[in-house]
Amino acid sequence: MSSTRPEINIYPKNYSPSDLQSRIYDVVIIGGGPAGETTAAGVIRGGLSALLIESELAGGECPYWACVPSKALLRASEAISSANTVGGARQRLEALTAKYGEPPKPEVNLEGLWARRDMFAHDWTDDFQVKGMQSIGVDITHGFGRVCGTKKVVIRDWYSGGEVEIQAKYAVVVATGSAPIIPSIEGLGDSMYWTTREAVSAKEVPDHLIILGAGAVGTEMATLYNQLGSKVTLISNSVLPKLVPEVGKTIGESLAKAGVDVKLGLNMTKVSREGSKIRVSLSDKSLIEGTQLLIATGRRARTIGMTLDSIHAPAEGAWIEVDDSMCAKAVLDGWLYAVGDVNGQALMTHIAKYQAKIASRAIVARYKGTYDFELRAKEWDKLVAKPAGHAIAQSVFTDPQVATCGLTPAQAAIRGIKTRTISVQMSGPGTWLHADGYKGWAQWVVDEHDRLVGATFAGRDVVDLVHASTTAIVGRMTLNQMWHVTPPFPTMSEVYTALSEAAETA
Ligand SMILES: Cc1cc2nc3c(=O)[nH]c(=O)nc-3n(C[C@H](O)[C@H](O)[C@H](O)COP(=O)(O)OP(=O)(O)OC[C@H]3O[C@@H](n4cnc5c(N)ncnc54)[C@H](O)[C@@H]3O)c2cc1C
Ligand SMILES: NC(=O)c1ccc[n+]([C@@H]2O[C@H](COP(=O)([O-])OP(=O)(O)OC[C@H]3O[C@@H](n4cnc5c(N)ncnc54)[C@H](O)[C@@H]3O)[C@@H](O)[C@H]2O)c1
Repeated sequence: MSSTRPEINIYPKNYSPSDLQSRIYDVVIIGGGPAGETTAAGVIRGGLSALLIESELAGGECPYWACVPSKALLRASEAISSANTVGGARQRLEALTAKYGEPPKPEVNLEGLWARRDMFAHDWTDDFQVKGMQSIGVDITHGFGRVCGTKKVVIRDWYSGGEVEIQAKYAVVVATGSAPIIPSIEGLGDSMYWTTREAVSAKEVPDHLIILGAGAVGTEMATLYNQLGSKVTLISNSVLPKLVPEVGKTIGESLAKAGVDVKLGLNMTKVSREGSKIRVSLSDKSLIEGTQLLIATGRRARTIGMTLDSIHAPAEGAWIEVDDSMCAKAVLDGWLYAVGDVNGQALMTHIAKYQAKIASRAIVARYKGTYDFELRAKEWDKLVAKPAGHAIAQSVFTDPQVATCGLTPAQAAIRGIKTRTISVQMSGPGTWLHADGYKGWAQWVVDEHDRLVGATFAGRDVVDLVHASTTAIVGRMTLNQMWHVTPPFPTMSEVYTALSEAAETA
């Protein structure tokens, strides 16, 4: 894979399937990312044995190729930008500029930045993850897992090609995550384009990075590489289309203001590479020449080659539909579960882990014969995904940051929920003390019973603000109840008071 880091080996040779001491486990989990590891830990805690099969690096996408390296990279520029917004700190930076001249571009030190990121990515080795799993009693093996019949899994060793068949007594859990969707564009396949993996593991800053897709990946990577000094062209149908439209507009405008060339409503029709140059043709007949192209157009289920058709599960690459205990709907007798990205509900690490905790408890309860779904669903039980679909939080690390939870008005309308919105500009001592000239925006979505169903915050350092709204949405709190929730002074959380007061007149 990585064209930028050939030294990274994503297929560790140790813990081969043929070394496994047993061929029968209570639960077999395919995929050792956040979802798989958390499921394994959960079933072990419930007294069952577990085998975790990982085809690449144990830990999954998050620690090596996604959340962790991307946020490690974004943080340094953010820290410098924060210092520039605080009187006292800013003058110190200005004094350094007066003494030494203009800071170099980019302002961050690249060697220091790469080193910090590499440290967080554990230099793309997975010993600590493997040892962590083994220390709690999970058996773990490196190899490609596929389902070959009811409660049966085959593991292929990447190196020897040998296969080992494993029998699960109670459940098989598919936790294989997602992979990038690569659109069908003439010439793309021969262009040595980047996916997110190359973008977050790079040790080079392209002169001109062209990005296709402005979802969470495209906007975060445009923010990062713009800050690192690349010329960035961002091409997309829309900006952050899954969030409220105000956010897409804000982030599109702020990226453009920061110097990103944002081109919306266009298709890419052709790509060609010549040496270090990459040329893309757009649907308006324009031609852009850059030095690297990042494809960030969404993801699909990572199930190719897993022979799920043998058990009548969805086609390869399609999301595996699950019930509220994460059990695959299409498979009879409730032995196949799908947790994390692979079920397509919400592609985020915290949701993958939440679903895994539910799945593992449900597996253990079904084994013990104590699972009564109807009864459980009525209670605040840890075996049913209560907030699935309606209280999912996400933080996007653009500049400004975005934090959201729950439903947008459009998503609520699809569910037949009538809503109104309450919006405020973020201001007041908490924000002004945080950053000079602070600008931020917040919105609540409430239903016709005045219950909070959605929330969005956009501004510097808002990513942690959303959690109080998530709590309120899960707890089905009303505006009257929220009015009594008093944030401490002087903090950014005072935006909650502003929203409560605005709700009285909205
Ligand atoms: C650039 C980027 C940034 C992101 N940033 C964030 C963020 O800030 N916050 C956030 O919450 N989410 C973020 N995400 C999403 C997050 O990475 C995923 O939601 C999360 O990793 C999903 O966990 P998972 O366990 O379901 O899948 P994965 O992490 O993808 O793990 C699945 C594992 O299964 C293995 N596997 C696949 N097929 C097989 C097989 N047949 N046999 C054996 N093993 C197999 C894979 O090698 C992988 O290790 C980001 C994603 C990207 C791409
Ligand atoms: N901070 C975070 O939580 C974070 C960060 C990065 C990624 N993620 C997760 O990773 C997942 C994948 O992110 P993503 O940004 O790749 O996908 P996405 O589905 O969120 O966004 C894809 C973008 O590409 C555009 N697009 C799709 N096909 C196109 C085409 N042919 N031409 C032009 N534009 C096109 C869409 O309009 C959209 O803007 C997300 O669901 C997200 O949950 C989360």
